[in-house]
Amino acid sequence: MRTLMEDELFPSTPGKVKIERAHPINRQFHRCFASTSTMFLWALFLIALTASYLSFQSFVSTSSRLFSSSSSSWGGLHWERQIRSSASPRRASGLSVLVTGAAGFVGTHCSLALHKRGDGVVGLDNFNSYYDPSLKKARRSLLSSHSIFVIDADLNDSHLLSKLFDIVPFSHVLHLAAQAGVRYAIENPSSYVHSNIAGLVSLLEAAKSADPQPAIVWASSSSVYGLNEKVPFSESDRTDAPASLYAATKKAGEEITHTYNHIYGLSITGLRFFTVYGPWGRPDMAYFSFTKAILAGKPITIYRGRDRVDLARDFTYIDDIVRGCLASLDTAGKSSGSGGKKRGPAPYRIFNLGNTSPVTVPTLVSILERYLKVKAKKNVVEMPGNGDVPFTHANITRAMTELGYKPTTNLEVGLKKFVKWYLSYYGYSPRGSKTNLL
Ligand SMILES: O=C(O)[C@H]1O[C@H](OP(=O)(O)OP(=O)(O)OC[C@H]2O[C@@H](n3ccc(=O)[nH]c3=O)[C@H](O)[C@@H]2O)[C@H](O)[C@@H](O)[C@@H]1O
Repeated sequence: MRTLMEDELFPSTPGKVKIERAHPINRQFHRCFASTSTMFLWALFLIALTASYLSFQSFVSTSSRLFSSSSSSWGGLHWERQIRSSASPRRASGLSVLVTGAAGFVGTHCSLALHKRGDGVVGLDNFNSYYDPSLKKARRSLLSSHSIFVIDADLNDSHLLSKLFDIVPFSHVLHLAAQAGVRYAIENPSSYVHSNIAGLVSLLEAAKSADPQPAIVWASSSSVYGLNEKVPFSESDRTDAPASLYAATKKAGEEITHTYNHIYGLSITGLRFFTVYGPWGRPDMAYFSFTKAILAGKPITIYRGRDRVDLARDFTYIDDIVRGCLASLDTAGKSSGSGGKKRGPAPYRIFNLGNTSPVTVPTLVSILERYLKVKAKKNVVEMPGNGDVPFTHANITRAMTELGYKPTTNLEVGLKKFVKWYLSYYGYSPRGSKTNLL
């Protein structure tokens, strides 16, 4: 259908227009008018283009502010000096590692362990408010008391990332920054795309262009096994039936890292963590939120599977996970490319890091009750269809063979350490009287 504008510009019947011979001055005027109107149209087009670019920019910066709790500030000579000093190993042939999600649970523990053995560590974290940012800030204080510098910035800040790789020739990246949590994906799906997909690609883009290219070790998840029923879960099992968007983004991460390995020669190690717990843990996880509720005398909700079968997890203690992460960094093998060009094949590895002995959720609760000396008020309900899986159980043969990984802490011992930390961190006196509630 022709528009009104078209009708005005192009008359449908040529004979309808009376063609007048124009006077030369008139002709010049018309030509001039025609070229002025063309210029005017071009100017309009450029203004529209600039306006849409600016609004896109402001959309990008608004959304990255939304996903980050604070606006990041970086740059300057002093800042660069802090980064170089934090990244410098203190032992011969020590690693220089960029740890993303450094103020997170696993990130903090790994950063401390790397620093302790003399490796250089620079942390990156966006301190978002998925859970209490004050816990993340406390973890950062712990890191800075060991002279580990943590940059407050989002993974999607590609300028920052390329600047970082310009300043420091990182040998490794331990990529732990992510939107975690299985059930929260129902509430805020885009946060998973922002961190676990867009953020991952942003990091891989910076790493593939770096010279030297670092080796990447990153956190995948046991949730990629989804509805897999073959137990224990082996790395070669199917992972194409995720039960949550979280799991789907982790699975996508495994495929995305594979393409960067294939095209650019990045050395990739993906670690499938199995429900990691321990001191300085994540308040959104069951063992942590149950502890808080039990101490406050509030009821807890225990999910139960079909046919009244208890849910079970292969709960894995943080110190075992840290050993697995460090062994992965040590055995990673080099990336083969540089400055965005592949020079040969590079390793691509996937490992389960679990405990190999699943424990049911009611058993977890009874261990907590014993250590907290408080009976839980239990509310048992059928597992809602919000992304949970009935059980997880890791086969760790591959990690044992190639990484020397061997978990040594069972849930009883691990929860005892967690409860001890929890009571002291949140200010409960040994006799049980609380001095500082969450
Ligand atoms: O292994 C993993 O890959 C995943 O482990 C955990 O996910 P999840 O195992 O669901 O851990 P929790 O949220 O602590 O739940 C543990 C168990 O407690 C149950 N639960 C949780 C919350 C609740 O209120 N009640 C309850 O019975 C869950 O159904 C689950 O069976 C982490 O939250 C994920 O980030 C991680 O990727």
